[in-house]
Amino acid sequence: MAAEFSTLEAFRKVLAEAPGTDQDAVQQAEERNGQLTKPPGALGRLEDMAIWYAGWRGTARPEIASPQVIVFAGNHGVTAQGVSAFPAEVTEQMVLNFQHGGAAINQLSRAAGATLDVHALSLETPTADFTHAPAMSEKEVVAALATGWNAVKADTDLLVVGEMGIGNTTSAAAIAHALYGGAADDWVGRGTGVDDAGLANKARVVREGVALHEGADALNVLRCLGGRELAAMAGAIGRARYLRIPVILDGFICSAAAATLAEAVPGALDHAIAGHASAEAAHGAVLDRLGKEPLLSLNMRLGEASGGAVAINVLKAAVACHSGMATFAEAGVSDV
Ligand SMILES: Cc1cc2ncn([C@H]3O[C@H](COP(=O)(O)O)[C@@H](O)[C@H]3O)c2cc1C
Ligand SMILES: O=C(O)c1cccnc1
Repeated sequence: MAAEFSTLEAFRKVLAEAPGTDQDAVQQAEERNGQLTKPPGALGRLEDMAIWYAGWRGTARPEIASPQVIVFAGNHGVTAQGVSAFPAEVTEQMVLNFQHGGAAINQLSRAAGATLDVHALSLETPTADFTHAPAMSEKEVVAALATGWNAVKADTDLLVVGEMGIGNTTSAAAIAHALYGGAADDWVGRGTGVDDAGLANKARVVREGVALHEGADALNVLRCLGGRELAAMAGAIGRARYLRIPVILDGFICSAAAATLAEAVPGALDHAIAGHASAEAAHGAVLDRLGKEPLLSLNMRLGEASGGAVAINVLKAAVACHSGMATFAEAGVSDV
């Protein structure tokens, strides 16, 4: 189905009307979990994850056969403010690297048994510098949302989205600051590795951008302070919700993009879990606001969907136990 929205408000409505989890499947999965050959609760969070996954897939005994990783790339006008340790052309160079199989996400997707798709969004036309103007027009942000929406394959049974976009930790920090308040310094981090002066400059840029676009609602925060790859991630996460495909969130940038959905429509991220805690300073605070506890904490700070892709392996392990283990009755093991 091609994207069925041509305005931000129409996108919000589609999101608000998307289906929820299947309560019957949740209940049946809970019953099955209680019968498996292990002491109650002995698989810890793996048990909760498997039940959550079963609910979204609508079956008490699911499997994960077709995970999809999608990386979206975009360029940011705000790089003119010197917010990244790397030059903007690295975005396009890394897209080529993804296409040639040479990036971390190529290896991590393969290791997790996931397909990898890469979508470059108008790299030749960076978004506007958000300290001067909205990063995107409504038409541009809707087009990026639609790219994400249309990138999710209908037969995908687990989605991880990620990004490539030099300057986008500044965008993500600005989004978090606009959504959650506090001070600009609370939300900026070193990204690709800016020094102390660079960090102070990032905070200034975030402060100015957030002040300029004050009063925007959540999806307009995405439009004014985000980037095409952030909007595409949001669109893909929305489509996954629509198709009841569970999502594993990646790091700071992915989580900031996702946060705009949760602020626009409460519960919009119920089909998503946090794959990992990024080393980017403010990621934990965003996850706290989203009410999500990261699965892994590996000191990763790459983006590209990398942390989410590593977490696929954990969710696969959870679902394999849940669906593959014998019950006490089947195995003839004494119950209590
Ligand atoms: C070679 C290279 C590969 C990357 N892969 C992801 N990122 C990550 O770094 C960027 C964000 O950091 P900042 O806001 O400081 O520019 C994004 O592209 C993100 O995906 C990369 C960055 C570089 C340099
Ligand atoms: O957490 C992330 O997604 C991240 C952190 C630093 C740089 N790029 C991405």
